[in-house]
Amino acid sequence: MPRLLAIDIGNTHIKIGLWDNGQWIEEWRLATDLKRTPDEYRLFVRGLLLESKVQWVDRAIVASVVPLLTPFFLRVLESVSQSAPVEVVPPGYGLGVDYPPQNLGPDRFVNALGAWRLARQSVVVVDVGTTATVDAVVDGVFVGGAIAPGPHFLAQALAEGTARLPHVTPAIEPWMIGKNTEQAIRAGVGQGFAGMVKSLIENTRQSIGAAAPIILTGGWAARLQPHLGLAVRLEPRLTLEGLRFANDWLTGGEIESGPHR
Ligand SMILES: Nc1ncnc2c1ncn2[C@@H]1O[C@H](COP(=O)(O)OP(=O)(O)OP(=O)(O)O)[C@@H](O)[C@H]1O
Ligand SMILES: CC(C)(CO)[C@@H](O)C(=O)NCCC(=O)O
Ligand SMILES: [K+]
Repeated sequence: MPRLLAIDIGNTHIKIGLWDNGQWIEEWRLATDLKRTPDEYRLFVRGLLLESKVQWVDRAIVASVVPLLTPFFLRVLESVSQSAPVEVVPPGYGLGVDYPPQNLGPDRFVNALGAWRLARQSVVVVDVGTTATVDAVVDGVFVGGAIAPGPHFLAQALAEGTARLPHVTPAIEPWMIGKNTEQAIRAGVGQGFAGMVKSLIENTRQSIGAAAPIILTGGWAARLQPHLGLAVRLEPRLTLEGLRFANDWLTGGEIESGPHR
């Protein structure tokens, strides 16, 4: 059974998953740091593999939203993979794209692929990390969505754009009424973020079908879920799963797809 290394290069974290024997056997998270050199990333990747007593993989697949880092990883992967590493760039892979494909972030595309494969019906795909993306897949086609700031950007904007507001580490608190400046910012940023995402999801559902399932992923997903008041399916590994499906599609064409593509 082929051994796969899947890499999701995001704006804050690089998520790496090692798939072997029909399951994810390792998952790692590195900080995205543009100051690191290709040598450093090579040491990281080789070190991680060594840690799991693996010297090579059959295939390696990457989705990156940080173009500067992509070539570093492709080069590292060449040295540990039996076959040439693949960078997933939309369109293709059995998922239709009704959006300028050269603009579409590969993470959104791969998430949509994963969500379509899991849900097999029109679905709302939500990724809450550095940014929040709320996307719609209808009949196997990525039809578009929304890009909004994540909690850290909201907090940062308040601190940088005003004289009196401090930087506050964002959190989604259970209470609403802030009793001092810091609490008021926390309430505004945390509750505001939750409300924004909820509203984006509800509006997306109004456009594609009120019964569309919601799949939620990203660094904020678990903390956000209790505040949405919606039935959502939490899929922490959605991007890695989407990468795996993309690889399946390339190797065996196993993925069925919708009517258009
Ligand atoms: N365990 C955690 N504890 C606290 N904050 C976290 C944790 N994991 C992620 N975050 C927060 O989530 C955000 C990053 O999310 P994520 O890990 O999904 O990053 P990312 O995938 O690089 O983002 P993106 O894909 O949107 O570029 C940051 O705001 C970070 O502070
Ligand atoms: C929106 C982000 C930053 C989310 O990670 C990424 O998917 C991206 O850089 N996208 C490019 C723009 C677009 O998807 O239309
Ligand atoms: K992401």
